[in-house]
Amino acid sequence: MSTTDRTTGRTTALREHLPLVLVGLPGAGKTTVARLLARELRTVSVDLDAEIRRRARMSVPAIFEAEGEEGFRDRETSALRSLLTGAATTAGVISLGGGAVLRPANRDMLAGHTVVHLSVTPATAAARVGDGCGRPLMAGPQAPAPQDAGDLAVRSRMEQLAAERSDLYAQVATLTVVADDLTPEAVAEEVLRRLERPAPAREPAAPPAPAADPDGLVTVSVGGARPYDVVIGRGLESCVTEAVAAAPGHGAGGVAIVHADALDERARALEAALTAAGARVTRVTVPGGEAAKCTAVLDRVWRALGAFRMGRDGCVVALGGGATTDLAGFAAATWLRGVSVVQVPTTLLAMVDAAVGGKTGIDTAAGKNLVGAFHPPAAVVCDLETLSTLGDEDLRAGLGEVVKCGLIADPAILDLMLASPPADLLSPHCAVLAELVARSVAVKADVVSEDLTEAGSREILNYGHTYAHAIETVTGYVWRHGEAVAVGCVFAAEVAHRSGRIDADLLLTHRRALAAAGLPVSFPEGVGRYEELAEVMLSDKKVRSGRIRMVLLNGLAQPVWGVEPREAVLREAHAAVTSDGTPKP
Ligand SMILES: NC(=O)c1ccc[n+]([C@@H]2O[C@H](COP(=O)([O-])OP(=O)(O)OC[C@H]3O[C@@H](n4cnc5c(N)ncnc54)[C@H](O)[C@@H]3O)[C@@H](O)[C@H]2O)c1
Ligand SMILES: O=C(O)C(=O)C[C@@H](O)[C@H](O)[C@H](O)COP(=O)(O)O
Repeated sequence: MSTTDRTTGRTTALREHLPLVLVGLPGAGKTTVARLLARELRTVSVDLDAEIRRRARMSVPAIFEAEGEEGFRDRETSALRSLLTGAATTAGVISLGGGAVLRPANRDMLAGHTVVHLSVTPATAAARVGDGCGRPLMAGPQAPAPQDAGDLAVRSRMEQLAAERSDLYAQVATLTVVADDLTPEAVAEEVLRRLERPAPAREPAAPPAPAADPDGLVTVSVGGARPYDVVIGRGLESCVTEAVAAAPGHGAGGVAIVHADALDERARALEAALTAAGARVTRVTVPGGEAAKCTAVLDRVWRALGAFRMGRDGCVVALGGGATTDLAGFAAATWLRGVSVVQVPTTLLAMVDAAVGGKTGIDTAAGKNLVGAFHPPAAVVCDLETLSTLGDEDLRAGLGEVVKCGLIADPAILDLMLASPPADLLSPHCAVLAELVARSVAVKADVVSEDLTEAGSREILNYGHTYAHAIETVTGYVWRHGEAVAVGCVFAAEVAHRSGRIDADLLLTHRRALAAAGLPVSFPEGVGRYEELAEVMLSDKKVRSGRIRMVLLNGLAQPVWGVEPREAVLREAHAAVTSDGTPKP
């Protein structure tokens, strides 16, 4: 971690979070990260176990032997109290022992402090603590002799600790950092970076809507290693031609318009415009909807690109809904190991989500979106005019991802939705829809600019998707993606509410905002049993070490990721979203 590029101002601002408390499983890296953070924040680091040892003048195993776990916990509570509230109060970085969150009194003491949960899977934690030597609670009833048996015992003990404590860590944490694949330096950097963001308030101020230029065109820039613009407006045919000309390769190796069959007329017009601009152009027609996202259709696209002899300096133009942009984007990512793609989304959902951010892919027998690549587009052109031919059901489904953006990052979206007459939300010519598109794109751009490959914070865009993808799979893709996301968001809210993270008001806000858009908030009972959905959720890409991990909210626009809810909570949440029997419209 570089300290030289940190300004004094940054450090001063971050020191407002002191005392800063780190929690997590044994082996999560709390002590090391606390030292790194303390150095950066020009303060001291205190290891609570070391503090207990110092006061008792005994080792932790010796305290356990002499006083039992209860005796150790009493000492822990008293040491924590004096560090946080007593005479020994320190404005340092305090790393807690893995079990310090077990006592309600300790959890109460943490309320109001900045508490960072360093989240690791039991497998990571077990690998890091080795044989657990010096950690009394890691010892099993008998020490098994062979090394493999010892490893297994530590792993299973760690799984038990995680099952007992994950919800408690989540309850006290104001920030969660997934630390499995990161060095301690990278974890510390991530903590500082996230603390630097404005402190999450109960009702965060809404970010301003991206502004339109005099022609009514809104441009949202996406950062990262391969930056690009998303333009939003009306009558943007010429923007597509310009985007192809500006893309890497400039379309010199040929331009292939991959389009959904419903968009034949538009594709032909685009073909004419690109040809008039001097490009060599072909069109590849694919089925509309999820049916396009399969190996057979992908193979057909590859064959067409081969017959067309598209070179590395070629460009794919994806024209259609999210299914088309996912498929065509993946064809572009894989053809000659990667050619440019210009995304031209024609559904609301594809404009606000699928076409932005570079996630491309197809479905396979193994599950939805399990094969794909991160392949950022050269540009995204959202022509709101194209929405005029889209059916109400598809428009409404797109609002599912819009509400998601409101819940995770921009509450002004929810205000707009709740204040607008339902007809306006489905009217492509209404200003409110244009603002919703611009705001949602801005949310997505913000997230993917920081984390293209979903190494961490990008997971928040998957809010509601753990359950949504399961619904889509068990119903054979009869549900539209956005409809499934709507129910998935309510499911996530039920989980968060039952884990003590969000209050009943925010749970209700989920249902109200989705219902305002006419979206389903429940899943018909009997269509998917919990066991069936859980089986699919275990194939979700966020799963680590075989455990379901979810994105949850700690409050409005306060998403946390990498949370492993208890199975009982998942079951209860499933029951809650199937109980009112409201069928899919
Ligand atoms: N890559 C990502 O980040 C991402 C994000 C969200 C969703 N997705 C994916 O997007 C897909 C859903 O996308 P969708 O909701 O856009 O549905 P879709 O692509 O299935 O399109 C819905 C239907 O509308 C038709 N259509 C498209 N544009 C039209 C228009 N202007 N007029 C008339 N008909 C039109 C399509 O041909 C299709 O029949 C899912 O596969 C989902 O997994 C991907
Ligand atoms: O862009 C992302 O990242 C998302 O998770 C956006 C989701 O809304 C979208 O449905 C995406 O396709 C889901 O991706 P997956 O990785 O869960 O397949």
